[in-house]
Amino acid sequence: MTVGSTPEELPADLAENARTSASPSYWFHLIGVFWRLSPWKVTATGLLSWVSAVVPGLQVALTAQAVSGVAAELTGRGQGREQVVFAISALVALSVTTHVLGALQRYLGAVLSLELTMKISEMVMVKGTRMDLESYENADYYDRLERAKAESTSGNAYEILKQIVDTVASLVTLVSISVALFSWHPWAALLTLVSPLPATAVNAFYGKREWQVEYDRAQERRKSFYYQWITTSDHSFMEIKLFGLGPYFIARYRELIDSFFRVDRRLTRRAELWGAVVGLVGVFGSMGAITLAVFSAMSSGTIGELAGFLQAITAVSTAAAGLLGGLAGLYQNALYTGNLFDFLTLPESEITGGDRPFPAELRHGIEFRDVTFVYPGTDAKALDGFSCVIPAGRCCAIVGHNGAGKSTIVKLLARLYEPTSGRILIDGHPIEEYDLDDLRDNIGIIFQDFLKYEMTARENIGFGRITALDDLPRITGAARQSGADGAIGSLSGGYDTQLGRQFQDGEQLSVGQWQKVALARAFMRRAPILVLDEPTAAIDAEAEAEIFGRLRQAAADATALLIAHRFSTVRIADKIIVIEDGRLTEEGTHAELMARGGVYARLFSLQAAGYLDGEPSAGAPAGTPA
Ligand SMILES: Nc1ncnc2c1ncn2[C@@H]1O[C@H](COP(=O)(O)OP(=O)(O)OP(=O)(O)O)[C@@H](O)[C@H]1O
Repeated sequence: MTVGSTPEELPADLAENARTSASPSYWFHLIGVFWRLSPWKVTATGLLSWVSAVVPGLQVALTAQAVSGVAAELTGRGQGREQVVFAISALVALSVTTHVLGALQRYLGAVLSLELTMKISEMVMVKGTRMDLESYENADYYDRLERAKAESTSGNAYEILKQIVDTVASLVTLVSISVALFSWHPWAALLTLVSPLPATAVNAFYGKREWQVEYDRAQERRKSFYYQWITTSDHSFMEIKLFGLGPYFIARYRELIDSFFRVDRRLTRRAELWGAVVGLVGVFGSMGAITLAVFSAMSSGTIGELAGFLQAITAVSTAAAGLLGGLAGLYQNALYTGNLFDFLTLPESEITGGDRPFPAELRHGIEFRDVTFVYPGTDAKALDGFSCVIPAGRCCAIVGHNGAGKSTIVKLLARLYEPTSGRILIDGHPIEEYDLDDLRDNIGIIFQDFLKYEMTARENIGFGRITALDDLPRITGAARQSGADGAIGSLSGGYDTQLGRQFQDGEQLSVGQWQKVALARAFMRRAPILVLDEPTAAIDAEAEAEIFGRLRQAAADATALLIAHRFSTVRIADKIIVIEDGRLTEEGTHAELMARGGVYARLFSLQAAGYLDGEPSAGAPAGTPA
């Protein structure tokens, strides 16, 4: 670190970043990323820059030589003409070379910057896919992700490479010019070299303050993005419009942005004020150096050296400012990219599997044995000693009130979380013994909040088995099973129609039609375990009956788990499990549970009465109409 606080004086997470960026391993890691990107471009950028860096020193010496030649010629003290011709020719050659090298350097820089931005954005995406679900339910993770995403496109990482190269180049320039300057006038040279120091220190100080402000506001920044998103997305448009919420969200957004603006303006004002005041030291320093050089030339008559000196002053202040500014910039950018590497080095999903291959067909089924689960960061048990058996090849339905724990069962089965205690067995073997990719490959799940991919209908279904994305007969077959084929058939481009409204030529489906497409995706998977979490909530009752008729055929061999609130769906299941407060309270067939007259019978009768517009009758007997 060049300026500012030590890591120990900073807040904990900020200190962590400062510590990270101060460690040699961070720099090796960073340079490793550049190097892997393109070794020859990185080498060429460095070499071009460092070769160009000696040019100002040569220019100063040649200018002095040319002016000395002119003076000699004018005073008739020697053969100045040859000296002038040589110096001018060399200066012309140098200028042309610098021009060409500069163009090459800019081209390489631009390409490297683009490549680095692409590479880092991809690294952030890859990392995002390797995290576990718990991370995505944690605000701290989103803050880190937000900072990393901002960094991935900010160009700060490339700036670091450029600053490393430029800092070394400025050093080369300074050394090459200083050789001449110190031999001509040491005090003027020293004054020239140190005068840019104070302004650079002020710059670095405020650079760090800016970074700290942005770092601390990650959560607020996300809120502002959220307000922007909610007022401009198709997903929320109708509700925002009809409830008249637009002005409310815009006011919240403005409030946040105004508070950012006030802080940023204050910081900019202070930075500019102090920069201007302290920058005067630099101005007086350079003027002092010029004065010294002029008086020295008057007394010694070395007019060529004076000319060289005057030219050198600008070159030296540029190089010194470049060197110190480069170091300060490196520090600041390292803090910023610290956010990026902080995210990229987060611990990834700890859920791992064994090496047991998944059976092509289940023989016994799935068993939850005394499973308890507490979501990270909470105390309440989402599942509390839950036990049940889902027999192989059967369709099992889970019913229960909101928040009873139904979706949690699915998340544990997909190993998105690990049970806090208890075991899940598949065909008698603990689930964690199975190869994780193999397990997920053999489960077809459609969640309650399924995805609507703004892509073609073919892709929306084909994503159920990505390796069969080109298998149109399989895709159309899955669409027929889910009943999505009718809606897709009436789209202008059939299966190749872009769905949704976000991109050009997109055609919108109804919520129920989207749900049928999502169901087709599940059928496309042809997995031995099929899990449908609220699969038909938006589908009309007639279509639902049809789909479930086909589900029994389509997934005849599959072990199916069905979560539903609509009891007309549930009654087709071979086995129904009732869950309350994370515990199994009843299980059996529809007829058995109705006969028992418990929770299921009461809920079923409530719904049936709703359909018939009659009075609910608790504990209604089996066969109550649905
Ligand atoms: N990510 C989470 N973090 C903390 N608690 C959670 C999380 N997800 C669910 N819960 C809690 O766990 C309990 C069970 O939730 P779950 O989603 O399994 O219920 P559900 O039966 O599927 O409900 P619904 O019928 O409304 O979908 C609830 O009390 C819920 O508040």
